[in-house]
Amino acid sequence: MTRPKAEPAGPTGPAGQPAGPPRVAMAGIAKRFGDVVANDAADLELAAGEIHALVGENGAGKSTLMSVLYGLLAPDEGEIRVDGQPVRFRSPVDAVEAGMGMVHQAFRLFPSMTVAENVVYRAETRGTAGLLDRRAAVRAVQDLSERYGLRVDPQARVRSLSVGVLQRVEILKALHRDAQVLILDEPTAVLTPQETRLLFDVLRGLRDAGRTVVIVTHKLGEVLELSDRVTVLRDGRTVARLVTAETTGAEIARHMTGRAVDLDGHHVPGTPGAPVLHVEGLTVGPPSGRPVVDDVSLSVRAGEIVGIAGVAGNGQVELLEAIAGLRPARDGSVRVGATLLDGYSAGRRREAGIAYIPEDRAATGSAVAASVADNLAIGFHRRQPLRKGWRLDRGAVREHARRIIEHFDIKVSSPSVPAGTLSGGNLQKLVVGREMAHDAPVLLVDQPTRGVDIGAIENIHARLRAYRDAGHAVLLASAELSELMALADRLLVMFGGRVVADLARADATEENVGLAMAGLATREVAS
Ligand SMILES: Nc1ncnc2c1ncn2[C@@H]1O[C@H](COP(=O)(O)OP(=O)(O)OP(=O)(O)O)[C@@H](O)[C@H]1O
Repeated sequence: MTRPKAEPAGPTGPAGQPAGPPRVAMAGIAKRFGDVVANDAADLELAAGEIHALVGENGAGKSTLMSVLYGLLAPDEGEIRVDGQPVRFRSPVDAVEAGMGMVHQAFRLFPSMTVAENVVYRAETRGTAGLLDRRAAVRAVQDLSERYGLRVDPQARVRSLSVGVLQRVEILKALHRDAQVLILDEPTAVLTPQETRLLFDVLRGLRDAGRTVVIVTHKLGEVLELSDRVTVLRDGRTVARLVTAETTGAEIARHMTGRAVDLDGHHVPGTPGAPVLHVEGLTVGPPSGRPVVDDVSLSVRAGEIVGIAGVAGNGQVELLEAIAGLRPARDGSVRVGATLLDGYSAGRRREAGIAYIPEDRAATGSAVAASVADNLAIGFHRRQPLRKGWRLDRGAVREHARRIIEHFDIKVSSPSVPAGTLSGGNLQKLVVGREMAHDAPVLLVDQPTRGVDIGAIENIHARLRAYRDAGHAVLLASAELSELMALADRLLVMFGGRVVADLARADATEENVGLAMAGLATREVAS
């Protein structure tokens, strides 16, 4: 298939309606999985030279629509046109040929190969004897990375690279195949603030060079900052097409949810009681060498949420895992009330009163091949009322699942479907709902709202507050500073494995927390 090369945006500009046919026009797309309607009359128009945000609640059908556009799924109904011409993609090979490129959330790269080898893989220049022309590959990567400011070393092995750089390699891969439309699924979910800034500069550069960028995201701040136009999906349908400069976060949220949403999430203080969780001198890491958690002491009171702020990779995950018993500690101790938990397995710690919502909902948090009902029974399966004698009571398991599904508004056709078919945000709600149902005195929470939509964020935040107000102790790690500001009664900042700031909520500002996150604070102690 032939197609025109990228041209800068036409005279009307990307924010207005383009003069010629849109680069991509999807009309009346329908896609069903059994009884589940993932897309139903979904429309999407993408212009050359624009950044287009695709938004909607969890399960609204965004990933499905993008999978259709990238040839991963065949639609049941509807039409796709590229530059005015009708197309039918039988596989991603057809979509790539038509100028589509996709950067998935889970990167699809070969760790043992170099950046250049990955970028040109299956689209490589071969020299005589059919061997890969490595010099040509390195040159191709250098050219592209210079043109679009995608800083990478073409000769580096992929296994040694950080998440932000891996994402750049994926973008380079798509550009090497001359993608005119670049689709990014929640591209900032795993990036540091600095990497996010770099990515945005690259995406703006691509837009200015006439390419089309589609970002699928839940972060309305990013939509407003980066995009030119917005398409909103609800229940599989397109419910709004907006020009970003002419709309507001509140309006987008209203289209997404069909109701007014409180986007600010003001902090409502709790009334803390006696300390419940005590951590003393906890140190985690190899027997010799630098610890990843370095001599951390903290306590959390009943009726209190203590937040942990920090740039990803500063020991937050390891700290929570060590408290939950999923990672051995080199030194230090953990107590719940009067019970010393040292030497206890994760299972015994759970019995002693610790519930844990992990960061990685798919790998640690759930068994994706098992049913939703069985996933919701994890941790309850040894006790009443789910266990009757030697056996699980299937009726009780279903009833238990039904209650959590309703309470957390988990979108699922039936509790018997595999958890892996849930959309990312709904899987997150499943793990949060199950762990809160334990009613444990101590709840450890890591990134509770990553990938969930604004309505669900409001719901999860309200439930975390209610959990605290019922007299439980909550230790919450989050990469979203706004989330910590809305929930935490006290804020710790981790840097290099240590707690470098301990602030009462009233003393925490985005500025002093941000400085501490960058390692620029001396320890302050909350009164
Ligand atoms: N392979 C599949 N089998 C069964 N149901 C599926 C499958 N893929 C998606 N679905 C369902 O289709 C609906 C739309 O899912 P989709 O992943 O497109 O939503 P989304 O808007 O991308 O959500 P999120 O923001 O949570 O990622 C959901 O109800 C989901 O459970």
